[in-house]
Amino acid sequence: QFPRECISVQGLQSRECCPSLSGDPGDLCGSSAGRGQCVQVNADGRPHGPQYTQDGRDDRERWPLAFFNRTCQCNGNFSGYNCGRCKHGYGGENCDQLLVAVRRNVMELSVDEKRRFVSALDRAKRTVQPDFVIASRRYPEIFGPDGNTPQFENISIYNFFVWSHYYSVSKTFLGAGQQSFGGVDFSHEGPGFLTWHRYHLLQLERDMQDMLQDPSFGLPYWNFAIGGNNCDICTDDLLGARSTFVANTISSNSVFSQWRNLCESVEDYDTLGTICNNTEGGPIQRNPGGNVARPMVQRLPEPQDVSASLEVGLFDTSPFYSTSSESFRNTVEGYSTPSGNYDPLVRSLHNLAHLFLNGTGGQTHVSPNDPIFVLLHTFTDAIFDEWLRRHNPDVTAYPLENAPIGHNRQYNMVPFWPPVTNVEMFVTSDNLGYSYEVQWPGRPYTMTEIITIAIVAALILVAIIFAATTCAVRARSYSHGKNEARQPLLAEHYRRYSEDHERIQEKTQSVV
Ligand SMILES: O=C1C=c2cc(C(=O)O)[nH]c2=CC1=O
Repeated sequence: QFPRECISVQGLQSRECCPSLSGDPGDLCGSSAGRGQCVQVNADGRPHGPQYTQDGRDDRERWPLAFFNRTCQCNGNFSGYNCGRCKHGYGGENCDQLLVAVRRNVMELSVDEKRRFVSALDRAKRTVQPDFVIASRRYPEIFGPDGNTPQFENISIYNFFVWSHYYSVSKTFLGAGQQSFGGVDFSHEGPGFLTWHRYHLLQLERDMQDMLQDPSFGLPYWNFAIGGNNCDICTDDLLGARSTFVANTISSNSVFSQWRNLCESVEDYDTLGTICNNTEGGPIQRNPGGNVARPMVQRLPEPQDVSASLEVGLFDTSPFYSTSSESFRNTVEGYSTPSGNYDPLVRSLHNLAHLFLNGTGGQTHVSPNDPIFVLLHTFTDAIFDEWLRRHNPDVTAYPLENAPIGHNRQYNMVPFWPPVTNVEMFVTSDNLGYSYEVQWPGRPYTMTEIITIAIVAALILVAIIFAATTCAVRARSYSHGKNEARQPLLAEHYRRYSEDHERIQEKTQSVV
């Protein structure tokens, strides 16, 4: 969440996080090369929705002001915490080369591509995130027990991805002995759901590109809208088959059986006011389609659910929450029917895919520990991208105020650094340096359309039969009347011609 360079006692006290790019203390944000400058953080103060009632008690409000109020602002295509890198979609020394990472269906990767993807994920689980560290205490305790030991930890690239999600969904601690406040979620149940997860994936993809030294590396997706109760990617060449020995775990033939979860001690965090740190716990739990207590989540979404969701015309609707109706965001998030009707009993699309996993991947505070999370969210993001392309919305489609805390258009997304707003992710993927290779299912016909098509087809058939009958009748009457009805006409014609001819002959003779 914060650059390693910024979390010294002095750095924290200064509230400025503008590292030098060259090492020269005066070269903040690569200013000597014209890459950027150190500026005041902009944290939008427009009102949030009524769900959050604890203003002033959470480090994540008006992110990142509880920690820092100055940051690098980069020029042109430069980007990063010290303006040392390029914006998503650009590369090269001067960040002037266009780059596109293609995200493909994981089931369509070759054997070798699948092996390389699994190995890259496993490497990310074991490789220390080179630039960022995580806070292991809330701000009031950030200087440590002696006031001189900042409470930050190193973390691996993949665990950084897990921790960021946990931090965005955790409850607000209100004090020892008091129940933590749960009416808060900086990344779900609001318009920011799609923009937040988009940036979350971009950050992982970028970290993995750097780790692999392959700027073209693209995260694949899982088309979870296949119906039925079979997890097609739960095989040992991909995300791991079921263990035949230990219930609800992953086969030992898969490297993911070795992975250990982060952020499991949620009761501790909520009662003691601690924060998830870099300590890992138990293995990934997964039992796809096996939730006997909730038959509704034993099946995956259907292909037509995706098509139906893409028809919902409004990005989000008041109250911009998990109760919104006719909202594309709430539909793809999965709190509405696929055609957009809010129903508290329904779980569809993204939510249904999570709950189908029935284990680690189905519990919000730990779900990214199961690497299926990555592929589930790239597909959700692909649906978002297709919706943006089809509906081409103006930024005003995204609410400016009164969305749940963290979700307003101009709010910085928690806990990303450097600060990035929701609206920056409200653009099609080509603006962010990636694209999807997806074949979208056709839209199913509505009953009205089926009836209209049937009526039109019937009318065409009647017209054809009528035309054919008329032709047949005419043809018959023509051949029947050939020797009778038409005879006098011909005879008459012949007679007139003969009379004319005789008259001409008489005239000719008299002239002679
Ligand atoms: O990790 C998640 C787990 C979820 C469970 C639901 C639900 O609808 O009950 N939603 C979820 C979102 C997640 O991100």
